[in-house]
Amino acid sequence: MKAYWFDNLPGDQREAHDSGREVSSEYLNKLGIMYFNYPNVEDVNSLAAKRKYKNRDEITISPTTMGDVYEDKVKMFFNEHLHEDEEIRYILDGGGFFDVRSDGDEWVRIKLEKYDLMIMPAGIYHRFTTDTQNYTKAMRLFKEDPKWTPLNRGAETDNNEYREAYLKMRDGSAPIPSH
Ligand SMILES: CSCCC(=O)/C(O)=C/O
Ligand SMILES: [Fe+2]
Repeated sequence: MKAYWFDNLPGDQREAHDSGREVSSEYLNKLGIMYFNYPNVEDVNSLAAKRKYKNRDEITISPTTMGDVYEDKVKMFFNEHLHEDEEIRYILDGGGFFDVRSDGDEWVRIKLEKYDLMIMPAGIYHRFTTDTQNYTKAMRLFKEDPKWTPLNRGAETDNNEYREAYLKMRDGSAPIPSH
């Protein structure tokens, strides 16, 4: 894992876009993001059990597995969105970038590689892209039924209760609710 400020320069989203300014794990923690490196899947199983995650699936994002829809999927994941659930992703192979919004609404780019596991809080604005390998194999963990519900950023999400709870958590006035 490596985290840095996105350079905001034009160009393919799959390029590194590394401004050269690193972002610390402490700052990621303040945004509510947790990160682990787990070469042993037993550690993932323990984390899932501890957090009461009952379900999981695997997704392989690549032209080989997705064919003609690959480019559309890559664009879709790159739309800025939030989820009403915590998002836990464990990289099984390949890699990719999650971009998350900072307190000042700037993009922080988080580069994930094999065995990286990241937990993002409900309500944080973010987006995802494969990197120039065009290959991400990831495990997605779910508390209940496997479902992926992105809410694209807009007037509605700004008033979303999970967004508001996230912002309260950021200013220290409340914990994030869970389903
Ligand atoms: C690497 S898993 C696919 C992307 C995804 O699930 C997500 O929520 C992106 O924001
Ligand atoms: Fe997401």
